[in-house]
Amino acid sequence: MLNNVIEIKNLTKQFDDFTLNNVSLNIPSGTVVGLIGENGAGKSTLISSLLGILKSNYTKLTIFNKDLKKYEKEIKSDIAVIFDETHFNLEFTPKFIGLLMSKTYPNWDMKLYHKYLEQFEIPLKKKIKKFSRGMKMKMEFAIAFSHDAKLIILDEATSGLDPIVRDEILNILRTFTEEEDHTVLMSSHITSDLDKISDYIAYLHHGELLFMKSYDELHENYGIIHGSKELLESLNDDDIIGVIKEPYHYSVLVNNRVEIQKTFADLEISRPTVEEIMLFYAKGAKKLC
Ligand SMILES: Nc1ncnc2c1ncn2[C@@H]1O[C@H](COP(=O)(O)OP(=O)(O)OP(=O)(O)O)[C@@H](O)[C@H]1O
Repeated sequence: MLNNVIEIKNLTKQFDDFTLNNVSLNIPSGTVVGLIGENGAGKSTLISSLLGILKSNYTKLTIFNKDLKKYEKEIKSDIAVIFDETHFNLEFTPKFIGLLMSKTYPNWDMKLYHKYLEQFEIPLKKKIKKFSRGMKMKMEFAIAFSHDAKLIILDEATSGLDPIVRDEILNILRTFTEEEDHTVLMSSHITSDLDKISDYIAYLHHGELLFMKSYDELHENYGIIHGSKELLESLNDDDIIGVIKEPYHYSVLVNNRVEIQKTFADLEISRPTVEEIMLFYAKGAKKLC
């Protein structure tokens, strides 16, 4: 049995025109959890709420099995968080930031930090105001990987990075979670990255948690069928997640791929990507029309 690193029960955060509504979510230790959802779905609100940056209401919020309010300092020294931009003073250099971090984190590893800066081709002594967006984010990753964090939380952190650096970072994250007590929670609109590394997908839609499922379960059970109206009408309504009308046919996302394949042996049913699952949930009608 996996332990949960984060446990959230009935978390609600209300803004004037948006509510993150009653979210309950467990993040299992040793896994990568991809948090998906359209713009404004509430991903950043959830991440900031679970970190206590935003005040929210809940019946339970623990990280490392400890109450966040009581043990905030202790908990946070074991977490690395990267948002979609750097929060460091732009006059600072990576070298100076390394010194600051060595005073902040008891487990700071300066050698490792320098190794990552070198790997990501980040100059030590240049002010970060002269960095490109990607360089600033790479420096954030070098920091996150250098203080022996147990939990890495990324909020759209890879969005400014080129595919090669993203690939390097995904590999580092994958290696990181090979240790059973290392966990990653990452929100990203680059769903192909999530296809590569996620063990679980949590899907927020209009402030509600639509589901959290293992990637294998999604891959195994969900399927996309392209076909005529007649073919698709023969499917059981309960198996249909969403239907999209294409110019010359219908596409349907189903949640019962294996059983349907048994009934229609010749039918081609493809396995969906995270992006396709999002599209069908968000845009697909529930019925054929
Ligand atoms: N400080 C705030 N005050 C008022 N409303 C806010 C605040 N922060 C976020 N919101 C609202 O909460 C909703 C969810 O925003 P949030 O940033 O959590 O979404 P998201 O899923 O992270 O979106 P994106 O993918 O665009 O980053 C939006 O309608 C936003 O306007």
